[in-house]
Amino acid sequence: MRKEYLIYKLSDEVKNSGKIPVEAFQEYGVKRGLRNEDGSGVLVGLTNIGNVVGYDRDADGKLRPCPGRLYYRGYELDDLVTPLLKEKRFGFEETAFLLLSGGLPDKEELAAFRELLNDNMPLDHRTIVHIIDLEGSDIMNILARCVLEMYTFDHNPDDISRDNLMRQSIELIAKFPTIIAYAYNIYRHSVQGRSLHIRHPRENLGIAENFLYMLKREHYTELDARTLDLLLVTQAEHGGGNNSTFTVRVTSSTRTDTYSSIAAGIGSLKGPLHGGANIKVVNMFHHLKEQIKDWKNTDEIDTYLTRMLNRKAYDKTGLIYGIGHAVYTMSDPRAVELKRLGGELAREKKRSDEYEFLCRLEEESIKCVTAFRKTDKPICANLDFYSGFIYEMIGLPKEIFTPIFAMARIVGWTAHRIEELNFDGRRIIRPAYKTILDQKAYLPINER
Ligand SMILES: CC(=O)SCCNC(=O)CCNC(=O)[C@H](O)C(C)(C)COP(=O)(O)OP(=O)(O)OC[C@H]1O[C@@H](n2cnc3c(N)ncnc32)[C@H](O)[C@@H]1OP(=O)(O)O
Ligand SMILES: O=C([O-])CC(=O)C(=O)O
Repeated sequence: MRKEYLIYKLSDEVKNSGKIPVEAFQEYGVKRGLRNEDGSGVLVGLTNIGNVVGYDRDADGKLRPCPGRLYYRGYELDDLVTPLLKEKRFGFEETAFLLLSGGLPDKEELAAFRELLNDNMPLDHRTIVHIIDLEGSDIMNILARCVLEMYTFDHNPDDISRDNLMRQSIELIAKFPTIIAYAYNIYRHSVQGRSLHIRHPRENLGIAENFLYMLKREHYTELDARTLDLLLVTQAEHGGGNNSTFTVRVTSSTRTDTYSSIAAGIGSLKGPLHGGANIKVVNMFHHLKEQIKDWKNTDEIDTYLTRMLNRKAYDKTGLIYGIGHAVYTMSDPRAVELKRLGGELAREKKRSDEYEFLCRLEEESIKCVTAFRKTDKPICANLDFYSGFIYEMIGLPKEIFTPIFAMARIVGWTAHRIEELNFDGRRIIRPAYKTILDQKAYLPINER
């Protein structure tokens, strides 16, 4: 039997063996996608780290949509971001301190923490050599491979004591930007044939600015650096239930090592329904800029978006990327923040026409998806709707959009891993699957 045919045959058989009727979920009371009937998530854990609020409940327990709110360690995101904007201060390091420890740092602690992160930004010489050797054009994949390799260079990789987890967390937070910048510079050289620059992190720069420096030398403005810093702050944490953090918590509950668990989280975040949506949105935006002749004509926009929902246009998945969220209903507070930041940056970069088109697409997409789904449940833009456009304005290439998300979310992942391994009554996460197949009698090979 030819190998290609065998693969086809095995795959074809899955058409039957893999069938699970959607009605069976209701029949057996199974929460599809770990969701309740009303779309809310099944409660599977407790946390002191992040809180994502997209709805409340009325006296009868019925889900009531509300404007989205996000809390880091009890502080509302907006309360953390507003002072950073007012005081023109970088905030990612402070956010990492807060998420890891549970409290805001004082000046002295913050200065020491910044220094600690900066000390940890350079990569081990062997890691640099290995990144140069790693082939491939997907930076998320390269990031995951580098993280797995950090296991080999760690003198104490499997120790899950709290002190060791904290040390590993700080090293990961500090090294992610360096790995991503090096990996992109090497990709640019080997895949795009451009000259190779390896710029090591500088001692006097924070994470956002150092990242821009490693990628672009001095070719960035102060507003670029502060905007990137705010993007990192906004994407650092999103509760225990988002797919990548849950993946980290699930794997951590087996007491596996930090690097295995974080590599799994990277794999999850890469998916186009999760962090990978930021690239999808930008590709979709470029496509719509070309396909829609009059960017102000809402009829033309709606016609095209409806064709996309009917799987007749763009990538034919029926999705409008950057729209919808598992928790948020009326708004995603991060998208609100990024929309405002995007507007300011678009004015500086003279891209207000495109920005206004993107805002119009947000409005029309919400209208079209709502009409298409025939439901009155509100739907909103998520943070990925605006993040890619902002990265583009900063002059960052799309290959690193999702890696930048990982560069921020490593903070939430490590905080959740420490929590998962340190609460009283921790237990391996192990839900159940019901088999809906009848038992079969075994057939000897010559009777089949
Ligand atoms: C950082 C992040 O991870 S944010 C999310 C990034 N992902 C995206 O932007 C991808 C586009 N969005 C989506 O695919 C979804 O909205 C998700 C994955 C984010 C959330 O999914 P769910 O929680 O299942 O959405 P929800 O319950 O509100 O919607 C259910 C229905 O609306 C549809 N729907 C939701 N969002 C969209 C969308 N953007 N375009 C088209 N249809 C949509 C779903 O396909 C589903 O239809 P079905 O019942 O016929 O299968
Ligand atoms: O919460 C989710 O499901 C996805 C999300 O927005 C995030 O992880 O930032």
